[in-house]
Amino acid sequence: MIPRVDAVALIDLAHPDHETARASTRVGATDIGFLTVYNTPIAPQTVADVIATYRRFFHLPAMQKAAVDMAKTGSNRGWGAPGSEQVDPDANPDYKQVFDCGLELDLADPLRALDLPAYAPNIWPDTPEDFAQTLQDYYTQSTRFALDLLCAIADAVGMDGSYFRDKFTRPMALLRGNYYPERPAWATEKDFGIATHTDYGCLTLLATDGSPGLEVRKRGGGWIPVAAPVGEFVINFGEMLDIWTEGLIKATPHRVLGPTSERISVPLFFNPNHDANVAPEGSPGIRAVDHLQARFNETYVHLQSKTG
Ligand SMILES: O=C(O)CCC(=O)C(=O)O
Ligand SMILES: [Fe+2]
Repeated sequence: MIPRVDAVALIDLAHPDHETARASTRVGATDIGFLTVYNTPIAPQTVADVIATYRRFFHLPAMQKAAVDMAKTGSNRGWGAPGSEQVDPDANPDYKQVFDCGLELDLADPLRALDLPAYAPNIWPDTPEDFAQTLQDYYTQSTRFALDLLCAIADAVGMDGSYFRDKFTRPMALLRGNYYPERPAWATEKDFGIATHTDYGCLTLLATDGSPGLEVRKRGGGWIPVAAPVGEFVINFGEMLDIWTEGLIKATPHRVLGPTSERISVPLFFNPNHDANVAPEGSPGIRAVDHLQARFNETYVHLQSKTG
């Protein structure tokens, strides 16, 4: 039996095959649903630059950010203003701001013809000047790392990790910057930076600016605070992987109440190809794009109003 834990394991990726690393990975994936990793292929300076780039964007006046407001689109690309997402129907919409970008399909890619919102073209602000380039470079690095991690974690829990490789050739992966201002004075018990939720996809690779705020629900009740300095990553798992692995790998609820000073976090939601079947073997199929779009339609306020 796997022991219940109260802290999130920290795993040294310089030595991923050590038995302690594998055992901690198993507990992180199959019990708590969260782990943290360091000594990764992504340099801490790269993460610091990405966070600084998002910070410059979020500090722009609202008028300038409104030029790339995702509420003007039918998808989730661009800036999400405060109140643009409601991840928990029992809470108020989150007061965080976000910026979302996704995979750039090649011009010749036949997937373009399907016109799926999950592969919508990115929209980029004029400033900061290096915004698109910095985020696209990070998107490339982080999706590569996320796939290797997912396969290694699947191996560590006794599955065949290589099974996942061809399910992520055109990932609906979404890179997000979360911007939490200081918790507003008007915030009530129904107001959160991000309210309690589970992520929708497979693996989330989360970088933060090092400040605390993230809390992970303990299976027996209560919350575990999780923080990671710049260069360490928090890893957690989403609903699709929970379904796909028949509950072996856990999608655990988490939240950010709201920090005492500004906080930035950068999740990569590593979602599979649109047509990946995330249903467990032998059950009716669930296309990844259908699960993802249903969750977007429930939680993005501008899509809620379109889909009723
Ligand atoms: O900001 C964080 O630490 C967590 C953010 C989060 O849970 C999310 O964006 O889904
Ligand atoms: Fe999350």
